[in-house]
Amino acid sequence: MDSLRNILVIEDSPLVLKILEHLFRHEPNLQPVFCASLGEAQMMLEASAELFFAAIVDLHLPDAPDGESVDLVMRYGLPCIVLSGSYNEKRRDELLLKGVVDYVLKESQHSYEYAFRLLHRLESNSQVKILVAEDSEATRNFIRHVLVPHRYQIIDACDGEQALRILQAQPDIDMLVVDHSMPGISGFELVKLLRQKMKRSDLVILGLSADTKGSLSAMFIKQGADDFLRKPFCPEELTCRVMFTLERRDMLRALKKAAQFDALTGLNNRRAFYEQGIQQFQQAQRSGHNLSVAMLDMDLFKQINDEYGHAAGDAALIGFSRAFRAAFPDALLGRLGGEEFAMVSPQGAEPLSQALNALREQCRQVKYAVGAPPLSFSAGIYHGVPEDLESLLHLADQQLYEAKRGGRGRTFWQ
Ligand SMILES: Nc1nc2c(ncn2[C@@H]2O[C@H](COP(=O)(O)OP(=O)(O)OP(=O)(O)O)[C@@H](O)[C@H]2O)c(=O)[nH]1
Repeated sequence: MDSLRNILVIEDSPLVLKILEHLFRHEPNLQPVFCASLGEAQMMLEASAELFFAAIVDLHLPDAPDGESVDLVMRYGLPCIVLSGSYNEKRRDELLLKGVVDYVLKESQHSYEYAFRLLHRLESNSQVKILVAEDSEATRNFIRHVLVPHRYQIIDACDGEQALRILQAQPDIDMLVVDHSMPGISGFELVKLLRQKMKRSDLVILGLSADTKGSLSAMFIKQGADDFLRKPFCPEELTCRVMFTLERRDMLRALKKAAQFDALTGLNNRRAFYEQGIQQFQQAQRSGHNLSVAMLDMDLFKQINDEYGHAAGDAALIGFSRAFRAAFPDALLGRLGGEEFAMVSPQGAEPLSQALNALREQCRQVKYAVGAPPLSFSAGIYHGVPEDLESLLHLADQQLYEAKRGGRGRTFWQ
């Protein structure tokens, strides 16, 4: 979560409040507003309901012994996470039917942490599109009823063909919940077709089936589904599976991002730069075009660190990278390491050299520490037949070396 979110907490137990306060301390973007009674919460909501993002609500309060606090929060349309000291199946079903987000038992650290995970997901869920491909209208409605309180955007398809059409028209759909037995294209076939072109990181798939055969779940997963639920399932089973598969996808995306991008500057890291650079070289070889490769190195960077501190050095690298990206939005850029950067571009050496000189002027305006000297860099360019990336980088590096020897703050090219 990036912006600050107010969470209404209606709870009277000092012990639970202590635990929640402790957990909120680790959540810089969640601001709790505590109310110890239904009356207090009522006044708070009357005055400023629109300021709240969600509510965590105790089921039993001295002035609301029978879940009246839940009804209050639901009347204001706030996503409601219920805390309860005891488990009661009938009560749980009633609450989920009312449309609360979830029912969390006050039993362990883990269950409180789960409530916080729910709060985090509520924020991101509003951006998550789920397509439900299921021929039974009752099941589609049930799934919608269970998932909407979690703020997911739900889209319906009543068979495989319609699901395919919707996925084609809306490539930003995040998840497909798909029944196995549908008229026309079955769930299995649909998953098989989709997995030929869509990776797990692009579309998460949750299979459903009423079949009692144990092997079905394995078959669904082998076709490329990420998880499986046997019908009939209870609401929490569905919300937990949906949440876990999305969390897994997000983790995978974060890992991929960390493996590709340099954490400080957000530019491609060395490995990603080489991988993409090699592809560009192969393309240029096939089409018979020359390519330019540039090597850039910040000038006297050690002095910046030594005189203004490492944080100032980091700020300088970030400021430089932003200007670099803005100056060459279409070129392949990378941070090769330390204060060394590289670029692959189809531009000729001379226009590239002029663009780098313009970037050098812009770098003089980058503010990175009070009283620090203007940022400067040296660069070397080599333009030629794309034999291989490594040797062109080496030739560009030789030009960079000459630029440094020539007094820094300049671009040499060949
Ligand atoms: N703050 C910060 N400094 C870094 C980072 N990576 C490398 N450096 C520093 O960059 C400096 C590079 O110094 P040198 O290789 O001596 O080069 P220079 O001072 O720029 O000198 P010339 O290249 O000859 O102009 C070293 O002090 C490194 O510690 C980083 O991520 N953050």
